Amino acid sequence: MADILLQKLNDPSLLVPSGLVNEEERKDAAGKTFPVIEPSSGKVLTWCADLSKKDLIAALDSAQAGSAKLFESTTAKQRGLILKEFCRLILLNADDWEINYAASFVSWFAEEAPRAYGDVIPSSYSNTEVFTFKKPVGVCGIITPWDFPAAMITRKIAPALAAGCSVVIKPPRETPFSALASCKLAITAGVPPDCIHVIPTTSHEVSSELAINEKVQKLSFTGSTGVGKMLTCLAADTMKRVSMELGGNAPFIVFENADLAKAVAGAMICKFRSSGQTCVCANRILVHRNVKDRFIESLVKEIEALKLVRGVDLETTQGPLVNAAAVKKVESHVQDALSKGGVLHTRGKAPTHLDGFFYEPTVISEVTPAMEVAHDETFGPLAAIFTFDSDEEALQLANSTKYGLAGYFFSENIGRVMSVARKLQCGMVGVNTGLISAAESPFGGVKESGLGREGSKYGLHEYKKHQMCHNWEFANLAKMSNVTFGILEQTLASL
Ligand SMILES: NC(=O)c1ccc[n+]([C@@H]2O[C@H](COP(=O)([O-])OP(=O)(O)OC[C@H]3O[C@@H](n4cnc5c(N)ncnc54)[C@H](O)[C@@H]3O)[C@@H](O)[C@H]2O)c1
Ligand SMILES: O=CCCC(=O)O
Repeated sequence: MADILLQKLNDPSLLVPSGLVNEEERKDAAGKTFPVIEPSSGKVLTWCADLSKKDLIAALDSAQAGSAKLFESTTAKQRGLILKEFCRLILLNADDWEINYAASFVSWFAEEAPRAYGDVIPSSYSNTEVFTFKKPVGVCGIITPWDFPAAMITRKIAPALAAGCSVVIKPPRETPFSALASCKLAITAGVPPDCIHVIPTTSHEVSSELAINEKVQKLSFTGSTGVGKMLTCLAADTMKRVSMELGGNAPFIVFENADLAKAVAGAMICKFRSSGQTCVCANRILVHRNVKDRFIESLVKEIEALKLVRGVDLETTQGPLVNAAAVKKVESHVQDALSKGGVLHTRGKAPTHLDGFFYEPTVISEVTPAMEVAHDETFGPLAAIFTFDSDEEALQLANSTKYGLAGYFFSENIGRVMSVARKLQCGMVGVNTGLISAAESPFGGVKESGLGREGSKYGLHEYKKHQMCHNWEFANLAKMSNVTFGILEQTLASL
């Protein structure tokens, strides 16, 4: 544990280099491990146990027993109180972790837990009422990406536990430790150990088992569209419920009458948050021809002030990318755009003075639909600027993608605000803002960006199933049949 980052931890017991199954730190039987790389140095941070299918099955067996007990033995209010304590513990350890955003989901679903209302529906049969109850779906398989190592997990496990489900988490190999620390804190807060498990693994076969195994009732996946589609097909075989939070290709439109200072500030947060590595990052910036030059000039000024170094340095305003492949992808989008007529305004290369996986924040204009960046999310710090002349052209460009996660636009015209917001084919729209993520807002996509919503009141429903109940208050079976036949006869007679 030579890395300075690990030596600085306030609570080193939260760094768990193994799996967690039923509270036990679990190693691979053959001692298999994988390295976790620190992106700003490119060196090994530390090693983590690489678990097998056998370990996953043990977790699923335990989770099945846990899920059967949890809903029966706790009230929604009690589960909410456990989540409140979980949130308190997360925030107590915030210095050791990527955190406030992650904690906000736990806090939100602690409050939502008791609000899983059913319905009472007037019946068309006499002496009868129809109820619906909300029950937990059962064991949930959770597969997450590396870009928000804690928040992508809490956004799923908080509603799952609030609903009364158990979870088996397969974290990404790049960032397994946030999942493991979360799981430890959840158990300390009172989540029963058989209701939360973490299986770090480099094996896609083990990961895919969460989509295949019949003990899993719901698969909640966040990651790329290709992997999401493949897992959805696997999950269909056992008719699992699925939530799919997938890739995006967000348009960011600056109309002619936009407040340009607001639009530049919005583009900075939207494009360069997390060094361009979020699914809701602007991928295509569309700017009206009449304001393009002024917009680019201000954007370049802001970008050139960014300080590119290791994330833990307090002065850092732009960190590294996750790995060498991510740098290569940005490089390829930049080179492709430049080779097809794109104009470079600033930077445009990987820095040579830094170790690790950095790429300089870059601006290219004169981008066209013929370029790779038009169709593929860069997931890195490239601001790719298209030019348009009319609202129709802007909308046509914005919607010409198979993705539909986030979209943004800047305009001071209220009429245009309503009409463009409706016409953008996205699950989420930011109007005059580049930051739309929050625990209370329903997060999710349309088209090939996925299925389902996370966060908000809708996030809880993803982990609940309706059970409908017809309640014959007074009737015995014979009377019921008469009533039913009576209604049928009347109906037939009236035809
Ligand atoms: N919509 C959202 O909320 C959201 C949020 C964050 C990231 N994302 C998307 O995630 C992607 C970046 O994350 P990533 O590179 O980790 O995505 P990824 O799809 O490569 O991996 C996501 C998870 O799936 C696992 N996985 C990968 N290949 C697999 C396979 N063949 N079988 C089983 N499991 C497999 C990974 O180990 C990881 O845990 C981007 O496309 C981004 O847009 C979407
Ligand atoms: O990367 C995707 C998630 C981003 C967010 O929640 O803001």
